[in-house]
Amino acid sequence: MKLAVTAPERLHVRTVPVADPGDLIARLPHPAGQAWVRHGEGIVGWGEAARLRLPGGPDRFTRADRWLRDLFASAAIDDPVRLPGTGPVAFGSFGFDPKSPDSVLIVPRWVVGRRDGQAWLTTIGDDTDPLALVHPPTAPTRLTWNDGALSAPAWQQAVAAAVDRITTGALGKVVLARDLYARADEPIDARVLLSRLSGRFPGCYTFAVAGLVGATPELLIRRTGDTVESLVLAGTTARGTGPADDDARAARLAASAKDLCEHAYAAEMVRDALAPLCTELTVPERPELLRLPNVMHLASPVHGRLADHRSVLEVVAALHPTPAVCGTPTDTAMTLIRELEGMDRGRYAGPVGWVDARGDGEWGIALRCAEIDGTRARLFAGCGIVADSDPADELTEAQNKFRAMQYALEG
Ligand SMILES: C=C(O[C@@H]1C=C(C(=O)O)C=C[C@H]1O)C(=O)O
Repeated sequence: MKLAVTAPERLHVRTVPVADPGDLIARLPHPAGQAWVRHGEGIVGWGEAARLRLPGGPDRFTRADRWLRDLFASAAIDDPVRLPGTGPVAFGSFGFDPKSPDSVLIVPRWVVGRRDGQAWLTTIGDDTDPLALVHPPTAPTRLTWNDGALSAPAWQQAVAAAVDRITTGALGKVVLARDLYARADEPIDARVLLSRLSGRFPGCYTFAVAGLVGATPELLIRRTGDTVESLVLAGTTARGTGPADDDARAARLAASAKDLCEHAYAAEMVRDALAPLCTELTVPERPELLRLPNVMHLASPVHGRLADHRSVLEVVAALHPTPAVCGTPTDTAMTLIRELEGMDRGRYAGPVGWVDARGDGEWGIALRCAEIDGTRARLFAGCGIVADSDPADELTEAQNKFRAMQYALEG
């Protein structure tokens, strides 16, 4: 299948240092921007110098990587700042399932970024002052909610069916998700959602790419030169009602055989996928605990050193889909997801992030997110299912995960 491309012959790119731009999300002049922000640092972009829409396929990451390399190799780049994220960057978001046709890369015309206190502005092909706010955001009002593909009881039945399948020995773990729809009376402005998410979940990666908006805690891969990092998450419980309850829950999660098993599938796969690419690799023996406002997770921070020059997208290609969002074995889990979820996940649970002309970049797994389309938002949440999963508990966990985007929409 053909790639759908919008790009000029040659990009003229200029990065300049700028005074501190303040809140990056507040720099977006209109709702159709791209963003990747954590703890106030990151990049936001708007306008489109180039766009690539990929038809799907298992090679979608390497095709995107090749297209981008050619585009950036032919660009005239003036970048005295030379940090990860300076010069031309592409924001991207890939379909979870290779059969899904939704993958997209966007090279914005304007990018404002901040890293370690240094701020910059990148402009492609135009010098008009982009830093004036032209269209102030308004919050969504009068939201109405509807089930997506499966009602809560139907989704619990799907979880029970997955447990049965696991018990027969067909697979060890599968991640099942469901979707929910919200409708507002006016078009939803992603900037409001981004501000709320980055305010409430500062340690998560707050993102917007071509209408997919969320705040994910899960770092699939960050590549900075020859260094790679990942944060594997799997195994979840709700936050407690007070400090004592919270600590008791944390202790139960850290000791839960079911959650440790769910986690081990994901951490081991990431280790196995990165090991052949790295000269050094550290994966902790036991996961840590990551506390977010709505849930806590078992978390394994992974560090490695790449053996050869590989762009971050090539490393993404080696990792996706991890058992944190698919299952083990991968193919059996993917087939079961298609059979039981009754929906196309689109870009939910796919890689989302950015890459620059050096091949540096950060890619998260698109979780705690919604696809925004005019007045409609389609929210997603999923849970890892293993042999001793309980459908009612998994439904509660999915509802806790939905809360991030419900808060983003409702305030
Ligand atoms: C699938 C989601 O989250 C994933 C599943 C987790 C789990 O099952 O414990 C934890 C973190 C994520 O890797 C989601 O948020 O939709």
